[in-house]
Amino acid sequence: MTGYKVANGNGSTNVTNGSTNGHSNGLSSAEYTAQENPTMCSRDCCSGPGGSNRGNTCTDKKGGKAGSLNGEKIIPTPQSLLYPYEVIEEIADFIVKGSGMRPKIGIICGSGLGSLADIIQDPKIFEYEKIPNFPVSTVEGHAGRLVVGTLEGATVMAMQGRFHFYEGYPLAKCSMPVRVMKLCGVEYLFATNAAGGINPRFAVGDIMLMHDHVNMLGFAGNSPLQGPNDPRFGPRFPALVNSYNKDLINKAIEIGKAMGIESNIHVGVYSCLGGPNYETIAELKALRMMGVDAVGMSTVHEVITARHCDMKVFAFSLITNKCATEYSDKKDDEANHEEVMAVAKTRQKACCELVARLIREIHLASA
Ligand SMILES: O=P(O)(O)O[C@H]1O[C@H](CO)[C@@H](O)[C@H]1O
Ligand SMILES: Nc1nc2[nH]cnc2c(=O)[nH]1
Repeated sequence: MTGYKVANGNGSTNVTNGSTNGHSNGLSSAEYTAQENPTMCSRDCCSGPGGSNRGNTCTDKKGGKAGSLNGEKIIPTPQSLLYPYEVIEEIADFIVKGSGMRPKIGIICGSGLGSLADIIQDPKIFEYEKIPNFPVSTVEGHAGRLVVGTLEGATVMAMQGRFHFYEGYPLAKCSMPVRVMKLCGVEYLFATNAAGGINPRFAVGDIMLMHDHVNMLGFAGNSPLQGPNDPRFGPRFPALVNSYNKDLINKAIEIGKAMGIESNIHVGVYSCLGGPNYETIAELKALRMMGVDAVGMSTVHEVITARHCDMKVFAFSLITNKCATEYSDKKDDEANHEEVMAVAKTRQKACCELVARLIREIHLASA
């Protein structure tokens, strides 16, 4: 038995493994190609935010000319095909060669949590725009750089800036860097996020260790794994029970105790909505009824991609705001990104310490 408890509104209960396999792709090839994607090109000129060419014919050398090539008709390509294994491999090679390192642990910094990458020693920094075929960060609090170095003796790579669905990136592109991590040699994914607390027992500044998720975008038929499967990454139908590594959750709880912040640490269920709008009261009530403790706009597709390629996952939410689940006229009830960033700043130190101590344990255990 794992020993940890799950926080819920009615008091703590022992953890059970809920099945949350939201991955589904029952499309015929005709339906599949009808999921029109306007371009053939994975570059930001076409498919990313500010892509000047979105919806038009791409003449980029790499992407080719969408619509026709040497007179042959081309069926629009799903985004997942635009990052085939070989392209991911090229990006990984660029990072491994450029840093002279094969990192073992990958970190994704949540909104306002970029300082998790600032504690990396002997950092080699890669600006996203200088990495071939990499998207760019467009959100405040996401600097847009990859930092490779060592932390507590372990080799790590950290994304100081993640990609969100609401920025205009398809899910496969949002979580593409997780596959880059895998091909760089990463075995453990540490995903962090800022989230709204729905569980009434959560306070602003608390940390919720994720032990499960509800994939709302998956409910709507969207998945980072949609499209043809490349078995070099993982299986067609990955199981997602036990996605969040129990040993790491238990170690993090122990570390929280040692840091004297055990009353600020919870274990719970995260859900990702598409954003960029925050939720309505009715939506928050519905999420609570579904057993969701914290809500955000990220992480789930990264975890799905990481589990697909068999990485061990540790993830936590920093609760940056309390979500109202009752109607009121109070302005305080309205979430805003400035508040999210401000709260994250006040809790950076604790988050950094938690991550550093856990990485130290992983490193010592494998030494
Ligand atoms: O999930 P991260 O990137 O931490 O950011 C969260 O905070 C932003 C909203 O304030 C959204 O991007 C939401 O997903
Ligand atoms: N969706 C969502 N994302 C967040 N990120 C930080 N706070 C929130 C929130 O309340 N809702």
